[in-house]
Amino acid sequence: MTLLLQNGQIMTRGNRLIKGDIWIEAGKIKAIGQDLARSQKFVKIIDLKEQLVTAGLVDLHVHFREPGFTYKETIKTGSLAAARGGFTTVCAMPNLAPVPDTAQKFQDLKKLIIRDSVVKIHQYAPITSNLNSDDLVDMSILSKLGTPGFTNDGVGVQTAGTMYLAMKEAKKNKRPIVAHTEDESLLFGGCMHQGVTSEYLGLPGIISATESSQIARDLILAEETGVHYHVCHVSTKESVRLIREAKLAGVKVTCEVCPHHLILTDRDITKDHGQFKMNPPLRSEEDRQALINGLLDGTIDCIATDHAPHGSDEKNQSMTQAPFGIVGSETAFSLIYTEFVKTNTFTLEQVIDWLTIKPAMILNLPAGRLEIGQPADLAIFNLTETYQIVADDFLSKASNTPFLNKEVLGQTVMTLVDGQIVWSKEEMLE
Ligand SMILES: NC(=O)N[C@@H](CC(=O)O)C(=O)O
Ligand SMILES: [Zn+2]
Ligand SMILES: [Zn+2]
Repeated sequence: MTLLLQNGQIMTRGNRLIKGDIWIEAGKIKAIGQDLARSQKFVKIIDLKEQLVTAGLVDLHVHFREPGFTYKETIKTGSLAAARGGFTTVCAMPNLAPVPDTAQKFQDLKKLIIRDSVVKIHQYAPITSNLNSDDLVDMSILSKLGTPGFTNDGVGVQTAGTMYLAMKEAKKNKRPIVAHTEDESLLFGGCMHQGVTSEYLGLPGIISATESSQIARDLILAEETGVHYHVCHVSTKESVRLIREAKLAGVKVTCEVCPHHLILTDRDITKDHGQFKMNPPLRSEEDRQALINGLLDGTIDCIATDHAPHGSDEKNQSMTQAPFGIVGSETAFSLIYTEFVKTNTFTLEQVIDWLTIKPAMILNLPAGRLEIGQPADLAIFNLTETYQIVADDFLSKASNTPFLNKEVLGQTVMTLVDGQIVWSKEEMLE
C-alpha cells in the first residue's frame, strides 16, 4: 500500500527541518520531497497541516510488567502508551515474574511481545538469575536470542566481583552492561533524596553517593574489562562528573537521563505522597543543572523515560510505603519540548537527536533515522496547541506521575510503525 504524508515539517536525519511530503511504500520511506502527489497515485493521503514529523522516538528504558504484574501494565497497554508518546522502538526491562533469565523464559516472553506489541520492543535479559543472585545468566545464548544488553534494572549489582565477571562475559558477547546503580548498603531505608525537603517532611533520605559510588566502582571495572557500560537514569552531579572524566579517559561509557530528573527537584515534593517517589529520587537544583549541562556537553548521551507503571492504590500512600517509579512514555516529548525547547535551553534538533538517533546508536538498534530506505517508523507532533496531561487520556493502565494536570505543548497526533498507523488522534484520520 502506498501512503503519502503531505505537507509536514520533516526532521530528517542529520537534523535538517524541511517542509514537504513523505512517500511510504511497503512499510518503508520511499521518497521525501515536494508535491509528491503529482508523481504518483496514492491509496491514502494524509494532510499533516505543517505539523512536525520525526523518526519514531526510541526509548532505552521502559517497564511493561508482563508477565507477573499485569494489573500495572501489559505488553499491549505499555506499547500503546509508547505509541501515544511517539515512541516506535523501546527496550523493555526484565524485572518481571518470572524474570526472563533462561533461554526458555526469554523465548516465551518474546512470543508474547510478537503477539501483543504495537511498537518494536527489544527485550533486555538480566545480568544474574532472578536479578538479585550472584549467578550470571547464560549471556551467550541470550545474546543469540536477541537481547540488546544485560541489565538488572530495579536493583544494583551489589558485589564488585559479580559485576566484574558480568562485564567480562558481556564484552565477550559484544553486548553492553546496562546498569541500575544503587549500593544497597548506602540506602538506609531512604525513600526520597536526602536534603532540606526530606528533613522538612521527616522522611528517610537517599544520599547521592548511593548512586555515584557504584558508578565509580563500575567505571573502573569497565575500564579494566573494556566492556560497553551504559548507566541508567543518571540523577546526581557526582555521577555526571564521574562519567565525564571516564569518557575523557577513554572508558566506553554511555548514559541516559529521564525527563523528571531534568524538570523537577526535591523542592517540588510538596507532601508525603507516593506520586513523587521514584528511583533514583528527584534530586537538588544543583543536580538538575548538572544533568542539563551533561546533555549539552555530550556527557549524557540520550533521554529515556524509565516508564514505571504501578497501581493507583499502591502509589496512593506515603512515600515510605509506595513502590518506586512513575510513568513516562506518554508525556516525555511534550514535557521536554515545553520545558526546554520553548525556553530555548535545548534546540528541537538536539531533543530529537537525544530521543531518536542517539539512543539507537547506543544499542545499535535499527531505528531513529528518518531517511529514504528506512522503515516508516514516524511520529507526528502538534507544536502549536497546548493540552493538559490528564490521567483519563492515558493508554497506559497506570497514571502515576507528578505531572498530572500540567499544561504542555507537543501532543503526539499520529504514530506509524512500518508504515502502519499504530496510534492516532481521531481528527487526523478524518
Ligand atoms: N524507576 C523506578 O523507580 N522503578 C522501576 C525500577 C527502576 O527503574 O529502577 C520499576 O520497575 O518500578
Ligand atoms: Zn533503575
Ligand atoms: Zn527502570
